[in-house]
Amino acid sequence: MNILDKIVVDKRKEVDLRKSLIPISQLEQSVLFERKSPSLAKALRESTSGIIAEHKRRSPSKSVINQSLNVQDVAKGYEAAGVCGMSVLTDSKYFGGSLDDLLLARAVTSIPLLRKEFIIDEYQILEAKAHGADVVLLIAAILTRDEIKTLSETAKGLGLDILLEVHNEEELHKSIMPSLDMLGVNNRNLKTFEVSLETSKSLSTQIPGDFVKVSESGISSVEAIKELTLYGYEGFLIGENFMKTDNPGEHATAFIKKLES
Ligand SMILES: O=C(O)c1ccccc1NCC(=O)[C@H](O)[C@H](O)COP(=O)(O)O
Repeated sequence: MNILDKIVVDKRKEVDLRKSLIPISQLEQSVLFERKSPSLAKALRESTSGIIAEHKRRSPSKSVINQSLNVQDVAKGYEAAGVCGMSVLTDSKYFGGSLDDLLLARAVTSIPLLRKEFIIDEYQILEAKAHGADVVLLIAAILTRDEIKTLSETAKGLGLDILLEVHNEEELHKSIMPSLDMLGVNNRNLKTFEVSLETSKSLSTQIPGDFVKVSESGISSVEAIKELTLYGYEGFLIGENFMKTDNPGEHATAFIKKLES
């Protein structure tokens, strides 16, 4: 069993429990349910940097990254840096995150927020909306084409953007459909945890031009972004490189300044 399989086994149990504790009718009563979500895809298309900065305390590949920061300080720092959006990991067991992190970030920022989660059930999309997300991640490796269609149409119906993540050609070809906004290529091999930007480069020509292309994981330099831009990427998801520092917002500011200079 690879790490993604393990996460999904745990996630099914977690979602069943959450559903039994909080009914959908309660999620729909959240004031955030009525909020109009800004589009991350649009922000990326209009941006000169394309940075999506992540809040990530720990991960299966790196163990602890940073447990001492306040999510609201991180969110304010990222917004001040001029990022296009913020990714908030909400998985608790493997990443140390929570839906409260999303809610807290929402309370202090107006930039698009991505719920970074292992979504396998429509219920998690309703949770995302109720906690202030503007974008949801769907991971092709853990979903069938029919599931991607149903989940993305549910998200669209709630006014959310969809970032569909792939790791290889097979996942990409099975997933392409009009209800997606952004196609993300994850540079991390989830079997070996090895990171290679070659994954983004090699898949780039196969992503149809109407989707915003996002490169995810293992990005730590401005030079890498400049190179990925030549392959048509408009979005760059960065977690560890910012989160391993004492002040992720300050580092994002310096990074974006260098990128735009
Ligand atoms: O980061 C991991 O170890 C990981 C393991 C298993 C599933 C997902 C994982 N990461 C989620 C992500 O997609 C990254 O947090 C995101 O792309 C940022 O990556 P990085 O800049 O390398 O922190």
